[in-house]
Amino acid sequence: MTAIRLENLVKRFGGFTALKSMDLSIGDGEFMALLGPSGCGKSTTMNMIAGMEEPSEGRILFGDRDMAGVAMGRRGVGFVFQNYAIFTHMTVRQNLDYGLRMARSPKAEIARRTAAIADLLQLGDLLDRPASGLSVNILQRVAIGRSAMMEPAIFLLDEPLSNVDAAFRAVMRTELKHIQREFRQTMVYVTHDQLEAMTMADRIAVMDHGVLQQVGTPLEVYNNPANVFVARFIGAPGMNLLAGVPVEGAEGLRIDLGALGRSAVLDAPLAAAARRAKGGVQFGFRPEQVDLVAAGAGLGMTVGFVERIGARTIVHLERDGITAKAVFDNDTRVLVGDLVHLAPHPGALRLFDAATGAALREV
Ligand SMILES: Nc1ncnc2c1ncn2[C@@H]1O[C@H](COP(=O)(O)OP(=O)(O)OP(=O)(O)O)[C@@H](O)[C@H]1O
Repeated sequence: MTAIRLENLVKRFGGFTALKSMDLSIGDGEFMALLGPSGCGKSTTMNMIAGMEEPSEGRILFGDRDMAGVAMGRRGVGFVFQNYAIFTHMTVRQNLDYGLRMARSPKAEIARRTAAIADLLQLGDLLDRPASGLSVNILQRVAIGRSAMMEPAIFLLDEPLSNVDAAFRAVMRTELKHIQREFRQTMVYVTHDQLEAMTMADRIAVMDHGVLQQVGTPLEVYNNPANVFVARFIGAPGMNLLAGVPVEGAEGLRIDLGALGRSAVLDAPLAAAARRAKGGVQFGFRPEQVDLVAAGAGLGMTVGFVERIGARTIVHLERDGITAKAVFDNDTRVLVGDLVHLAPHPGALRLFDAATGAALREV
């Protein structure tokens, strides 16, 4: 069942169009992340779902009910913002049960939900503490708990973890996922952090410049990005994209990568798709999907910089102004200045039309 449907949604602020046209269906109980860089229109979309902004064009449906003219308070949504709004003169418990007390819910029900949420969010020991003395991390946890207490069918979260510290963010990612599983809520989660989207969401809507670029599961957007924007934005580091020209030869189609040499396109349908790209291609492969191979067998590049990031090493490579990255485990020994030869894993090669940026799909 569809919980939320956005149909041709457009938002203009004066002469500026923040959202150009958005179509998106979010399933009942689904965790959907709206992901994209700052200014891409994520919050604008979210604010329209919440009822804080009116669409300039298009419709928002909850189930089959059109939300046009339905006030925020009547939409049945819970909303948590980046900047928690906590009543500092109240205790944690009073903050959590505020909404239910205002709604005059039965005392036993309030106690039951408070205990459940405090348990899920590890607030049990803090229930009778005044909110005024608590850290930003805990306050944001209380803010999430306060919205979750209302058990809204639709839970909207706009960058709720961007002000909390890194270690706490990792804990909260797990807890938010727990809350959603527990209450089977439909969650829409705005973030510019692809790791948050990848780890929590059932599906991700990737946005750029007010345009939806792709909707898919985390693995779909990682493995098969619809265009070069998604290829670069998803993954840390993002996908390598090298300018190339398809060249026909006796061995089949190869991509000429200039100073790096030529690389065969072994997959016949992908080669057929590449032949249709008249203005050249972008040759794409993920930094973590490459092997070091013998000289002559791969793309020859020089190691410019070696970045150790704990269990893995990011190797920055360069040749004649062309740059790429490779991610290896720490046992792979490469030194700055080495000439290495890289080969993308079989099946890891992705090609994009250089003119449009769209993925060249196998047909
Ligand atoms: N009330 C407004 N009046 C004018 N322009 C606005 C208004 N609200 C948002 N915008 C503009 O619309 C664009 C999209 O903003 P939005 O807040 O939706 O982006 P975002 O993807 O959520 O980014 P961020 O993470 O920085 O908030 C931005 O260029 C922003 O400046």
